[in-house]
Amino acid sequence: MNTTEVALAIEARWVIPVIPQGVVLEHTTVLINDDGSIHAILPTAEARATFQATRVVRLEHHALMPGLINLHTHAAMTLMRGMADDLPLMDWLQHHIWPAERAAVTPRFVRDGTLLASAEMLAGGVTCFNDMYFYPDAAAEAVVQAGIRAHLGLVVMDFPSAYATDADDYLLKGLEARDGWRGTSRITSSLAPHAPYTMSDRSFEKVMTYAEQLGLGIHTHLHETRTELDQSVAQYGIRPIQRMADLGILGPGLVAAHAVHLDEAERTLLKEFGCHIAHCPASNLKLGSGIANVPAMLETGINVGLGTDGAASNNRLDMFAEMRLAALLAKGASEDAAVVPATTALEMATINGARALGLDDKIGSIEPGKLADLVAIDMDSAICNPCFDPVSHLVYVAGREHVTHTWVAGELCYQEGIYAHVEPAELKEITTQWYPKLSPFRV
Ligand SMILES: CSC[C@H]1O[C@@H](n2cnc3c(O)ncnc32)[C@H](O)[C@@H]1O
Ligand SMILES: [Zn+2]
Repeated sequence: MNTTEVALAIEARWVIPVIPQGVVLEHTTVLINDDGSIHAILPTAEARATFQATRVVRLEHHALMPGLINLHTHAAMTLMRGMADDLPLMDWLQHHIWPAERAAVTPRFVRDGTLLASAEMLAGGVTCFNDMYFYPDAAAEAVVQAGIRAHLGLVVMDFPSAYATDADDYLLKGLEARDGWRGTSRITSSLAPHAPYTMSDRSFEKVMTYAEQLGLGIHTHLHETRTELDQSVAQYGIRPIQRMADLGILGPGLVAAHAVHLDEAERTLLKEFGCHIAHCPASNLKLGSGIANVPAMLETGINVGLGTDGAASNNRLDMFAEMRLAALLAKGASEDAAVVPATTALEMATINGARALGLDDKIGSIEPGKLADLVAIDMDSAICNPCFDPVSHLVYVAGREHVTHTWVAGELCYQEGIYAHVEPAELKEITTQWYPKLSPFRV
């Protein structure tokens, strides 16, 4: 019998494609083309009979799922992990993080911190992250080195920083940075106005003009704390979402990070405009911001993805932890065990994130034609046996420590403690170098 050639065949005990919804395939092989796209998904016996793969990976006890998509990060903040804990958002930002950022953030800081974050995320099954930080060109350098995929926000705010002076300067620098990574297939961009409380109406209007002209999405913090809402009412007479609506910011390109405090009318508005929410359960809890009403968001029909936020407020970039927390918090807060089942939590961490970034034609599920951004999880550990339902185990039992392989566009970027493009010694050197520079800001 004639066989067709493919670059890679991954044979897995279970394949969880995410689309179609709720499907779990057993003894299945994902066949991958030379260009990193998925060729076909077939029962392993059939794949072996029909295809000749240059490389075969046999995962007898593993689940293979789409790479996790971290929908809200500040990757470089890994260098500030644990520097200022147990503080509410505004105190944390104004008295600790922003002073440290003014003093320490340089292109090198962002490159180093983003490399550290990329390594942590690849080892935890994350293949794509939606970032917002200063010097995105330096972040891009680290992303390219690590081999991960990133949607880099071109940050804008009205406050001067080491990076830029005012909104025009942020926009100029961001757009210049974007020119530098055009043609880099694993990097895409958005405009990232920081938050309603750091942006004037005029600056938001400028962001909107560029977003429309360049076809870019918008990534912003929105309705994160009650303080943010109270300040907005005091200054503008309206809550931030209404202000965003009046400024024309709401739309299908908007990813609103946090959205902890929403009333029913605001949820309806976000749904009607097709906005997306990056739910960040761990960061919301650690900063004492509150518990987002995810069941109500989903009930309204809003697309909700999951994010870690930065490592300085989480303090992990662990999407397995976020999936579990999202499911448990929703049940506990609503007193309804049926809300956010494991399947939904997994969708939030994969296909919903892809939809929010406008990348769902390429990533977020295991489907022919999509890119092979894939993660293998060892399900043979004692705590994963017996396994009645691998999706249940992925959300409620397994952790990032069970991730064995992470592929981005068919490239094996991480396998069992070894990175394709990052040396552990380099990561150690980075943390050793930055620690003394950040120590003076420690609480
Ligand atoms: C201008 S780059 C991004 C900016 O955001 C800050 N930041 C980190 N975490 C949060 C958060 O939860 N809410 C608001 N702002 C946050 C970060 O320190 C940078 O200054
Ligand atoms: Zn954030």
